Amino acid sequence: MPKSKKQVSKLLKEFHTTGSKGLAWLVDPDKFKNASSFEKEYAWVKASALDLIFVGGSQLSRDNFREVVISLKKIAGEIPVVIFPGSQMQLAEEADAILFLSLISGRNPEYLIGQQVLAAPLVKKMKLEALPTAYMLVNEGEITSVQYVSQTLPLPNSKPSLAKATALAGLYLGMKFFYLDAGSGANSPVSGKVIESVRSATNQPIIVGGGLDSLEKVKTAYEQGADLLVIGNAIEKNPSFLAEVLAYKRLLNLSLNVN
Ligand SMILES: CC(C)=CCC/C(C)=C/CC/C(C)=C/CC/C(C)=C/COP(=O)(O)OP(=O)(O)O
Ligand SMILES: O=P(O)(O)OC[C@@H](O)CO
Ligand SMILES: [Mg+2]
Repeated sequence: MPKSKKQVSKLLKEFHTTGSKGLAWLVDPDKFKNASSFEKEYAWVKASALDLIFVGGSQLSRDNFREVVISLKKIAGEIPVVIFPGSQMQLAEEADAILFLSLISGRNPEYLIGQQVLAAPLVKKMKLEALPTAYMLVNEGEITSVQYVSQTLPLPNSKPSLAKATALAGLYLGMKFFYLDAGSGANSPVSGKVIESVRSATNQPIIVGGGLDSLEKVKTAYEQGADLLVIGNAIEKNPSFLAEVLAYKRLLNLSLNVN
């Protein structure tokens, strides 16, 4: 299956430099039911304004990762399919790119460098575009899957200076993309102050996800400086939310005069 024509790194940098807003739909392989019904239900996606499809999970209990990626490539058309890996097991050569994450909000060596060393030779062999990504969990209170699985403490929303210092360290280590994640299904998304401070400190593409379950939260995250938003759970609960956010994003980009 062909890799996408446009490099994903280029696309993310364009969002940042032009001010155009992007959307990624996160598909959880554990919740994937049947390939043919999925491909029928989402046949409209390739002609939509969706920018990226992410695939992955904190801890997968099924052995269907590659099958899901192949189905996603079928519905994606020119939209790149990007692996958002919870571990080095989540790889498939049919994907276009991988968020090569290091969980820099935590202090667990396994998620800072361990999983990456195991994955790197396979990423090269599969010719996946590797996106050097500083992955930062930002949440207080609830324990999300990523937090539990990685056994790390998230950054607090109330301390943007800590998020800024962490992001700067990532920048000086050479990371090119910054993913601020409140965690899947989070009650409160990443705060505007944290998004703003990471954006101004790094001047690099900012990806934001976790708990974006209403147009209001989507609007706020875009306004506060996210270049790309990631939505998973809210679409699982209500598949029409994907089309709603896409329509909103289209209008927003028109009003920003960037499309
Ligand atoms: C192979 C490479 C480069 C890295 C993998 C290892 C690292 C650093 C992972 C980061 C920590 C982690 C466990 C991330 C998982 C992110 C993810 C895909 C979350 C999706 O949502 P879930 O947390 O599974 O949500 P649900 O509980 O709602 O299913
Ligand atoms: O499932 P949701 O809450 O949309 O979160 C998406 C993603 O950022 C989680 O890692
Ligand atoms: Mg999951």
